[in-house]
Amino acid sequence: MIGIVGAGAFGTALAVALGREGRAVTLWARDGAHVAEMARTRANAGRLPGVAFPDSITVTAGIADLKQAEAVLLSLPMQALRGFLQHNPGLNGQPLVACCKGVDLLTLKGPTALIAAACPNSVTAILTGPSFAADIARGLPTALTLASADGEALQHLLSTPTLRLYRTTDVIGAELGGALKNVIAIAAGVVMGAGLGDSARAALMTRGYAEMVRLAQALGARAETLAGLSGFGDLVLTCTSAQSRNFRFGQALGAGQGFDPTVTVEGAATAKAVHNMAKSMDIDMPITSMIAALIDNQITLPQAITALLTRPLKQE
Ligand SMILES: NC(=O)C1=CN([C@@H]2O[C@H](COP(=O)(O)OP(=O)(O)OC[C@H]3O[C@@H](n4cnc5c(N)ncnc54)[C@H](OP(=O)(O)O)[C@@H]3O)[C@@H](O)[C@H]2O)C=CC1
Ligand SMILES: O=C(CO)COP(=O)(O)O
Repeated sequence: MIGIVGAGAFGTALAVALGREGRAVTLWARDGAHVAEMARTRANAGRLPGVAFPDSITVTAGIADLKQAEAVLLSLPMQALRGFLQHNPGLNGQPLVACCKGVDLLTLKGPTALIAAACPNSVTAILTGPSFAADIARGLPTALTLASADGEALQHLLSTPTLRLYRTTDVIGAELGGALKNVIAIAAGVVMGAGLGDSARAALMTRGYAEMVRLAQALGARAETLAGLSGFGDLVLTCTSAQSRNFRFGQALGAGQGFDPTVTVEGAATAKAVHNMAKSMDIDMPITSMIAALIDNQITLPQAITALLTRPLKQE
């Protein structure tokens, strides 16, 4: 059985994709009423509308029901992961796969480092890469990265004919690609929301990618990982699709409009975390720092645009 923690859009989509292949899946959510509704309707109308659960999915609000899982996928928003792990020490020892993208604001750790600190006896991995939950749930073709020191068994356990997992041992690179691209996706949304045009977005994505690689390499990642699915692949998807919540949040910011605060926008907290991290390491990340300042209302949109356009001319 495969355990999934978090019946949000991504956790539910993974449950459906694996369940459709006949694999037994136990999907955990914190809210008993939500679990009862999913059990009754065999769907998750709030997070993944229009998708029926295959018979092999069981839903539960009891975390102990995941005890026998071959692996537990942690599909929670990044800023909720540390607290969840602290409150659920019983997961220690089980293979744990992070399915979230970001950097923890308090500790500046990525998901697998948080898991390793809380569950030192667990094998850890991260599943990341370009994939919208709705696409996965509809059975559309997707390719993701499974990063772990030794992820071959997990790769086979979690792949399906349409959900193809590529394996790497570069956990830092895979994690940072997924975390940093969300910040650049917000910036791309700002560019489009402010009406600056497609050419400006392409420039922003390219310079954003340069700063992703700069930080990731300084932290020990391999450049080719950033060029793969978890970095470049997810950057392209998220910066160019209105399905992306990070992109839509940026669009609203750029257009001076409000945005529903209950929607998960991982890049917002991660921008602040990465700005702090880069500052302490003396690494230049102008786009990330600008987004962090913009979200915190430390600068206005015209100031942010002027600051980026008036940086000293230099070699590419
Ligand atoms: N959606 C997508 O297309 C993709 C998302 N991801 C990543 O997956 C992660 C989760 O995102 P997604 O599923 O979309 O988010 P959603 O906003 O759809 O769902 C978040 C889920 O986490 C639960 N949750 C929030 N806080 C806690 C907590 N403290 N303890 C327990 N459960 C909690 C929520 O429960 P409740 O309903 O009770 O609030 C909800 O079920 C993110 O890091 C995202 O980047 C990755 C690839 C694709
Ligand atoms: O990570 C994602 C696609 O790979 C989902 O993006 P959003 O969180 O911006 O919706």
